[in-house]
Amino acid sequence: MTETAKPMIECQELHKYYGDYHALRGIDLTIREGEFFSLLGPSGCGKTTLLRTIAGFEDISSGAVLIDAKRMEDVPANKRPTNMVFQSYAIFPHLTVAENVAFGLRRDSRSRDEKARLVDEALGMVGLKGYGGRAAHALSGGQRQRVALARALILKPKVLLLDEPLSALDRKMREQMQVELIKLQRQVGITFVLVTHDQEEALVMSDRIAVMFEGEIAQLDGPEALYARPANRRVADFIGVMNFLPAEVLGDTADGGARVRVAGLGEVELPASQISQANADDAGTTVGFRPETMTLIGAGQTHNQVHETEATIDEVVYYGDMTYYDLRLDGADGEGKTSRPVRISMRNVFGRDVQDVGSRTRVAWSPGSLVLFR
Ligand SMILES: Nc1ncnc2c1ncn2[C@@H]1O[C@H](COP(=O)(O)OP(=O)(O)OP(=O)(O)O)[C@@H](O)[C@H]1O
Repeated sequence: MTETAKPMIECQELHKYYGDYHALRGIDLTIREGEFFSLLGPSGCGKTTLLRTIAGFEDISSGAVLIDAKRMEDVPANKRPTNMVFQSYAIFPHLTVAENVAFGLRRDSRSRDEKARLVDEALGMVGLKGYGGRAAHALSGGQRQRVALARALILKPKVLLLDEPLSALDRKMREQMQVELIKLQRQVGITFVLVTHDQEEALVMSDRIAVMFEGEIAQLDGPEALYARPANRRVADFIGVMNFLPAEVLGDTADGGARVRVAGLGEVELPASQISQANADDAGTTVGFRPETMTLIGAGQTHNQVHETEATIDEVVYYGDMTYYDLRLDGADGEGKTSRPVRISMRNVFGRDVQDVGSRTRVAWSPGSLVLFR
């Protein structure tokens, strides 16, 4: 997938009402050919509705959906170059694996031999070569989902729409299927559009992600940009963990940045690239940072970050490979306000002691990890 790939799906000023309820509020979106694209957001934000309007299962109230440069309003779902995979795989338990996959060819006029060849090819794509004769009811959850994928891919649609396809699987199987889906998508080169409420899943799998709240796209970006430079506090809170400290803007700098006083950290200069383009929200001006961008410094240890501040450890949560520390930064409280503790994560590399609740510690940090929400 390249930046210059042609548009595969275009949504233009798309609105959808269910009665009085405004479920999609002016969606403008271009998904490129060969892209692994995710629609991410909390329950009820409209991501499934958007997927279903692309599939043609749902009429739109106004605006347009184009697929491969053709307007879709008069094209019914079964004539669109799309196919859908659902959370409930809709596998027929009394049929064999091959019969289930061949269901994807039911309206096709190819010969029996040709159909059998396509079924074999599709099973090979999803790693189920040789499983064709098995009874579908005897498959594991992950295998059933592969059968559903093979069935959806057998006629090589231009777009595969996936509605929470992995949410019924246990954690291990889900992680394994995530990797397999990425590989499969690269191999077939088809545009994938995934609906998920799981931010980790979206970050792992996608070329780009649209984060949705209440029928609108709050941010559309690649995983790294979304994580490092969330457009507003709500996106920052939804994607991973972001700490927030109250801040005050002291002035602007010549290059479009800002001089800021941050509770617990003191005065810093932040370049324009670290200032969120956020709309104002109720929380006032804050500075955010991710837990892994600051470092706890033990007695006698040195570090190569720019600044150091002192803190008290409020809580320690041990995860084996990682430890999370909830800290109160010295000077973060003021004017009768007690700030929330900040969370810092540390890899438990060999030789590093886990520090105790209630102990004092030094925290090293660099301005490069701070994002200003003004
Ligand atoms: N057929 C319908 N009739 C009326 N309201 C609907 C209908 N389908 C969805 N809605 C409403 O539209 C909003 C968006 O629903 P949608 O299913 O798109 O959300 P979602 O982001 O996919 O959430 P979830 O992850 O829970 O499925 C919700 O408030 C939902 O209640």
